[in-house]
Amino acid sequence: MGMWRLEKEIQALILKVVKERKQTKSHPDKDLLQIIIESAERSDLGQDTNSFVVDNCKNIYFAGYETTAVSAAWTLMLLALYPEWQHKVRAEILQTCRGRVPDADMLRNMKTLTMVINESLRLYSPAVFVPREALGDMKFGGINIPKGVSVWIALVTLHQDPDLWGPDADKFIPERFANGISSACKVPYAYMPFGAGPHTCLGQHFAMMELKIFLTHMLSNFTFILSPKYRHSPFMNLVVEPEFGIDLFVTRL
Ligand code: HEM
Repeated sequence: MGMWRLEKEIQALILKVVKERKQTKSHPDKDLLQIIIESAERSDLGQDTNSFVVDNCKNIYFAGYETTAVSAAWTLMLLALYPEWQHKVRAEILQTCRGRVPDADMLRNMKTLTMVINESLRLYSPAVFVPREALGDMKFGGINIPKGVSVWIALVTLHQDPDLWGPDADKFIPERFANGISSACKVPYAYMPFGAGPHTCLGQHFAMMELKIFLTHMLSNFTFILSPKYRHSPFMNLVVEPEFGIDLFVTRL
């Protein structure tokens, strides 16, 4: 299906849901769509309400789907490459869940799993840059930045700088996050897979939960190793994705 047609279909689908939602009575626990519709109706957009709603829905969809999917894929690749970590995380999951479906507390308490995801997001941040625009003339360190200039923070450079992370900056070492994010690096703000400041990722905590749930299910049901067919090629396609996919040999436990 062509991109244009797909876009039109997504647009039509969103408008259909919006129309249905407008007809249902507003509920005190508003969902995101309800909030977007209401704020669009209240504000003076200089743009028609429907386009505003559709743009925002597409934004959330594109920001939230591929980012989490590639993070899950890179983490599986790393766990396949480092079986000792696969084993440690599985042991923690089995010990914590004991055959139960994980709840929010269990997911929060899985420290090894969190360390592994943090390290995976450090090495393979789905976002390549965090862009900002100078709203006024400013000085940043010794650099003068005139108003209107775009500053792009390159996450790979920041996340793998040996001056900040040590000589093993390019290695998969989840222990560096053993005492949380602030102790992992000389400058805590140097770790920003979800960006930083007022525009930090809206779905950050949701994404961490999604990743934990997915990995908990994978690891408690399967073991996996890398297939010899796997070709390592991080590729920038809006997000950093494995260019040729990730081939794994998966065995049921
Ligand atoms: C592992 C998964 C994810 C990663 C690595 C990620 C990364 C990022 C980054 C780097 C930014 C830019 C932040 C900045 O400029 O400071 C961002 C913004 C955003 N993300 Fe995510 N994201 C993820 C998942 C999600 C999910 C699941 C959602 C929604 C359900 C989401 C919604 C958004 C939105 C709406 C913004 C724009 C926030 C704003 O401009 O105020 N993201 N994300």
